[in-house]
Amino acid sequence: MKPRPRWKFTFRYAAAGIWYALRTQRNMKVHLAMAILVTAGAIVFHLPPMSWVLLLLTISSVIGLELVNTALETVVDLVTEEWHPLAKIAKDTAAGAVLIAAFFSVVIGIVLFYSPVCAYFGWG
Ligand SMILES: Nc1ncnc2c1ncn2[C@@H]1O[C@H](COP(=O)(O)OP(=O)(O)OP(=O)(O)O)[C@@H](O)[C@H]1O
Repeated sequence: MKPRPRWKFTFRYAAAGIWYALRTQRNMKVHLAMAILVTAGAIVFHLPPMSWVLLLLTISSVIGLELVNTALETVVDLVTEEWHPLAKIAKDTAAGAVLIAAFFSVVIGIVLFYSPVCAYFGWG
């Protein structure tokens, strides 16, 4: 049986996984750039506390799902590098999960930013 990692090392392993995904996954870079952009926007447009909560939940769900997608793709590649219909289903559904989260994060972003942006520019 493999020895259980010491508690303090679990953070190091998690950080290594996040760093791997950031280095290798183009979509992860896009998600991170968007997260930084909307966080800056939330500061500039003075989003209320509950909007901040929703924003952070949305960001963490998209980035979290991208990490799970990366893990799943890697496991599939570990199992087979041959074309296989089940490998396709596994990868496509994992990618679909990220797509759904990314799409609704855009919708949520529009809802959250609409009023603060209008108020900031004095529209309406
Ligand atoms: N072993 C396989 N068998 C069948 N289809 C596969 C296999 N590997 C990849 N595919 C198909 O190619 C697509 C892209 O797979 P790939 O591993 O290149 O992911 P990716 O381009 O890194 O995806 P993402 O943009 O989600 O990170 C999959 O969604 C799937 O449809």
